[in-house]
Amino acid sequence: MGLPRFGRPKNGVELSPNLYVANCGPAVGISHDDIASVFCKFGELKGVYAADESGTRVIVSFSEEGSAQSAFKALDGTPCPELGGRSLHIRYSVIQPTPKDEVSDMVPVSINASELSIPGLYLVHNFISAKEEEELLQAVDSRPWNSLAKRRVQHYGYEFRYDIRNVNTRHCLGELPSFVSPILERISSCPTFKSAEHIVLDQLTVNEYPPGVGLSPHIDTHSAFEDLIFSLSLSGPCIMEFRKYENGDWHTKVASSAVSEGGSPEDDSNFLRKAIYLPPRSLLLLSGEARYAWNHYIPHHKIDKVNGRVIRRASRRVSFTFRKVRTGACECEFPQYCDSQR
Ligand SMILES: O=C(O)CCC(=O)C(=O)O
Ligand SMILES: [Fe+2]
Repeated sequence: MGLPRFGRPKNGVELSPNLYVANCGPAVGISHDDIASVFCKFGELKGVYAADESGTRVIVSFSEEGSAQSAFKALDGTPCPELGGRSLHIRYSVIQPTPKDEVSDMVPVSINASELSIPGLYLVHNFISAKEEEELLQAVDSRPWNSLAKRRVQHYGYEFRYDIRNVNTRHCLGELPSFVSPILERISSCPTFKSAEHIVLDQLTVNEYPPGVGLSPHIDTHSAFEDLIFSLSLSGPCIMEFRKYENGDWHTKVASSAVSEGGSPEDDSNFLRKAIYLPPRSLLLLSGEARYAWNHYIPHHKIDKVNGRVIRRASRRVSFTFRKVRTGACECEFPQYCDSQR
């Protein structure tokens, strides 16, 4: 079960045992325990929860309305010495029913790909050095970025068209730039990626994500790219979630979840969810089942929770996604997810 959702009280009813408290939280170095120790002076607490993904707004839930009222009167708008002198902005809050499509944040996040047991998923930590990371960032920052609605991209080899989720194979932009040659050589000689020994990766998409921006759930179009998809993370961390819809009709579900960022295993017993932490300088490989049958998704969060630790997204995450453009139809073993075989 995910956390309860809170909202403003309706019909002008102001009182509630729950307070929405802004200007404190893990993103500004104040833990939920710190906040609880301040509010518990006013009565029995049921808990302190993140109000949203900002890391700076919480819900303080009391057992009794009167306790919330006392805390509200004492703390609203005044600097709080126990919380770094911050002024808290407080209002009443009520629990709302959980919508069907709400994302639950309870999916555990693994550090290693082997813990996920998704066939074909690999993650190599520290695939490049900090110096190489810096050089790659400088190289892309000296080239023009294309601005999408929420993030910036660069395409090399072939342009990826987001409107048709495919590439125009007749329009080659040229070879991949020389600044990625050492990475490509290391990929083909890396023992973890045995299947990549002879592959010639010819398409590169560079994505730059500001904090709080992610990527909707998707499977890279089968007919656009061959089996192996590599993603190198630079500059900042994120988590990547994987979703597998067991029975057919994947397209409808992907489309609806892309809009709502929703769906949860509680709502759909055939919907599996797993997540992995992608630190900077790590290289992810999606191949086989991981590439063809699982949606990958970067939640639109400013902070991620990894094994109980709160990890803040950096000022940006830049990823280099290397793929090989497919020229014929896809003949994978996952026809229910395959645009070539539907
Ligand atoms: O940013 C990433 O690591 C993944 C990018 C991705 O999935 C894509 O461009 O299709
Ligand atoms: Fe992708």
